[in-house]
Amino acid sequence: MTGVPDILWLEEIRKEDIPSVGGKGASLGEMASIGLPVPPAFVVTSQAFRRFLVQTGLEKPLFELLESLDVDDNDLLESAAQKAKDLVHKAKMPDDIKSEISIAYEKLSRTGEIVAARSSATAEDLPDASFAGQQETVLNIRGIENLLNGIQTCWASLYGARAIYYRSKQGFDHHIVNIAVVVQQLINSEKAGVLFTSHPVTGESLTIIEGSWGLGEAVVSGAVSPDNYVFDRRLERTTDRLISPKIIEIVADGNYGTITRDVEKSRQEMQVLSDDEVKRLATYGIVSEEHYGIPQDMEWAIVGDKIFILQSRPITTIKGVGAVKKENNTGSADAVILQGQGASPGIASGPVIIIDDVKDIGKVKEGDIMITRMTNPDMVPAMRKVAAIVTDEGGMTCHAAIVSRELGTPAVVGTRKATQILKDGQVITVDGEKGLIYEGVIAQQVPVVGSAQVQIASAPAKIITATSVKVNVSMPEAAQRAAATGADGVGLLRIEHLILGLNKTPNWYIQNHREEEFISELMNGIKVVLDSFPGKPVWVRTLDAPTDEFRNMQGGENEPIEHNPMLGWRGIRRDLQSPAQFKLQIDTFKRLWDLGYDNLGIMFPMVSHPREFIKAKELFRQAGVDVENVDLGIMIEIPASAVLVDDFIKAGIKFASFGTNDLIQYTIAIDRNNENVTDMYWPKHPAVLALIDQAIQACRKGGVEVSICGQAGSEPDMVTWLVEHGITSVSSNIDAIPKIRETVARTEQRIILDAARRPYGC
Ligand SMILES: Nc1ncnc2c1ncn2[C@@H]1O[C@H](COP(=O)(O)OP(=O)(O)OP(=O)(O)O)[C@@H](O)[C@H]1O
Ligand SMILES: CC(=O)C(=O)O
Ligand SMILES: [Mg+2]
Repeated sequence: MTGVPDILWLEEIRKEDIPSVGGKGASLGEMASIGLPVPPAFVVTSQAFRRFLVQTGLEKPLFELLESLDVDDNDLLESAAQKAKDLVHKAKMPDDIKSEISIAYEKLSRTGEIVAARSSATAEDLPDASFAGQQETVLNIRGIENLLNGIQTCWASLYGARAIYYRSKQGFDHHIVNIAVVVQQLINSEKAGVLFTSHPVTGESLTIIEGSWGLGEAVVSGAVSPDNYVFDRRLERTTDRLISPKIIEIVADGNYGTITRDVEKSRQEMQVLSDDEVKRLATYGIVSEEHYGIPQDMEWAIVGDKIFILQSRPITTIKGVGAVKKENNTGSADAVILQGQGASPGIASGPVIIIDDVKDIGKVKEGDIMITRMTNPDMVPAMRKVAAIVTDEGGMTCHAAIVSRELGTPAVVGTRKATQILKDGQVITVDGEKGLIYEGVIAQQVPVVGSAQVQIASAPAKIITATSVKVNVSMPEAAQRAAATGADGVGLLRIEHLILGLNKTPNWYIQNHREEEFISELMNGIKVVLDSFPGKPVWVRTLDAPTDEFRNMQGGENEPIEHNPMLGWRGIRRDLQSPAQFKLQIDTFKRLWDLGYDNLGIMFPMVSHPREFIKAKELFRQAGVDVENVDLGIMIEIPASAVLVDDFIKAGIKFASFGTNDLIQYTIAIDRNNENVTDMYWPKHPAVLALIDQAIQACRKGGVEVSICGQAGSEPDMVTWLVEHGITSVSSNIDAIPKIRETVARTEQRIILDAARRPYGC
C-alpha cells in the first residue's frame, strides 16, 4: 500500500493532517501532543474511506444518483440522500480494511473495550463548519461488528440531505468529498460538559463552565439545563455558580448507542463540580488557549477524579477585543493575504465584491464580503447585507468602522490595497478582531441556536457602577441592541447617519421647501432611540459631517472643496454660519421636548470658544426652547475647549463629553483617517491625558457631568485611567459595554479598597 495508511494513531497526528484525519482528528492529535488528557484513539483515515468506495464499486452509483439531482426539489433530495446513505451503510467492507480496523480495535481495547465512533470531516470538502454537526457520532460501541457498523454509519452520514444540498450549491464535486472517523475510547463519564476559556461574547478572562450528569451529549444538545460556573482567571477562583435542576441524563447502555433516563431526585439539585474540579478544568482551558493563541470552546468528561478533554476549537462568537494576542491560529499564517486594523470583531468568509462607486451597490448580495476604498452613508443598505467589510483607508473611527460595529458585522479597515489585491468572486475569510484577511475559507465555528453556547451569551447579571456606563448609537435600528446592554443612557447619538442616509443635503430640503420632510425623518429616527431608553439620558449631537461626506449627495454639488475637511467647515461652526440648517435641527429637538421627551440632551460638536455655545443657546431660545430647563452641553474635542472649560461652565453648559477621536488628532496633529500616520495615533499621549485631566477636574469643581464618547471610551486601558481621574460617565460602543462595565467596576472597587487600606499602612 502506498501513501497515507488506513489507520493513524493519535500520537502520529498533528494539526496539519486535516486532509487525512479531518478537523476533529487533527485537533485531537494536536491536543494530545501538548499533554492534554485526550482519551486514546485511532483514526480511520479519509484514504480508507476512499478505498472503500473504490473497492466496493460505489463511486459510480453514487455519482449517478447525485450528479444530475435537482437539489431544490426537497422530495427528490431526501430520497436520493436516503438511497446514497443506504448504499454506503449496507456495502460490504473490504476484508483488508476490516482487518486493519480489527487489529487497531484490539489494541485500543486493552485500555477499554467500549469506544465511540466520531465523524471527522475534512475541511476542504466542508468549508462551512456548520456542517460538521451534520455527521454522525456513535457513542458506546462494544465489539468489532458493532464498531464496523458504527464506522459505516459515520461514512454514510456524508450523504445527508443538507450536506448534499450544500455541496451542490457551492459547486463541490460529490466525487471527491471525504470523511475520516475517530475511534476513541468511550469515557463513560459521571459528569461532563463544555467550557469556554474566555467569555464567549465579551472575551473577558472568565472561564465559563457548564456541566451536568452522564455523557456530555446532554449538555451539548441542550437536552438539560446544566450547572453554570464562572472562574475568574485573574483571581484564580470560582466567582459565580448557578446550580440548575438536572432532570435527565444520557448514559451508555448495552452494546450500541445511548439512552436518556431520568435523574433521581436526590441528584437533580446537587452541584455537579467542586471548586477544585472547576479550577482544574479552567487550567486545561488556559493550556489550550495559550497553545492555539485564541479562546477555545472545549468539551470535557470526568470519571472518578480523572478529567478528559474530548474537543477544543476556537470560539468565534467573541465580540469584544480578544483576551489573547498571539498571531498564529484560525488557519495557517501563510494564508494571510492582507492586513489592516481590526475595526469590528468577528470572523466571516465569503466571496469578494469590489465596490468602486456607490452606483454599484446593487450588485452586492447577501453574504458577500464588501471591499471598498472607504464606505460612505449611501452604502449602508449594502453594508447591512454583507458578511464582512474591508476598506483601503480609515482607522478605528472611520465611517466603515462605526457602522460595522453597530451592525455587528466584522470589518477590517486601512488595508491600503484591498481594492487592488482582491478580485471579485475570490473567497476570503476576514478576522475583524485581528485585522487579518485569509485566502479561502478558514474553519470556524458557527453557534448552534439553542445550544449551551447561546444560553451563555446572555449570562452575567448587570454590574452596578457609580460611574455611568452609557452607549454610543448611530443608527435607530441598533437602538434595541444598545438598550439590551443595560447601558445607563446614550452618551452620543450621531445624527449624520440619519441625515446622510436620506441622500440629500439639509440644504436641498431647504431649497426645495421640503423642510417638513427633513424634520419628520430626523425626528422619527431620534424618537426610536429615545423610546428605547425611557427615563435615561440620550445626548444627541448636532450635525458634524465634513464637506467631503456631503458632496456625493443630492444638493451636495456646491459643497466647497476643502484641502483638509477635518479642519474645515463642520460641526457647530458650520451650523452657526448656516442658520437655516441649524434651525431644522432645533425645530426637531423642540418638537421632541414638547412631546415630553425630557431625557433628550443636545451636545454641540467642534466648539472651540464659549461664545459659540452662547450663540447656539441663543438660537435655541429664539426658536422657543426653554433653554434653562433642557440639557445643552458640549463636546471637548478641540484642545482649545479643554483649556477653556471653566469659561464654558460659566457660559452654562450642563455637561461636557470628550470626543477623543478628534481631540487626539488635533492635539498631536494626526489625521485619524490617514493610514500613513495611523501608527502614530496615540490616545494616551501625555499631552492628551493632561488636557483631559485638567478638564475633568474643572468639570467636577463646577458640578458639571463629564463624559467620553470617542473610541477611547471603548478601550479598557483608557477607561481605567479615566475612572481613576474622576470622570463621571463613559460612553462606549455597543459591543464593548460588558467589558467596559467590568473595567469600571474593578477600577472603582480598587479605588475604594486602596482608600480603605491606607489608614492601616497596607
Ligand atoms: N470519547 C468520548 N467519550 C465520551 N463522550 C464522548 C466521546 N467523544 C464524544 N463524546 C460526546 O459526544 C458528543 C458528540 O461528539 P462529537 O464531538 O464527535 O460530535 P459532534 O459534536 O456532533 O460533532 P462536531 O463537533 O463536529 O459538530 C460530544 O459532545 C461528547 O459529549
Ligand atoms: C465622537 C467624536 O466626535 C470624537 O471622538 O471626536
Ligand atoms: Mg468628533
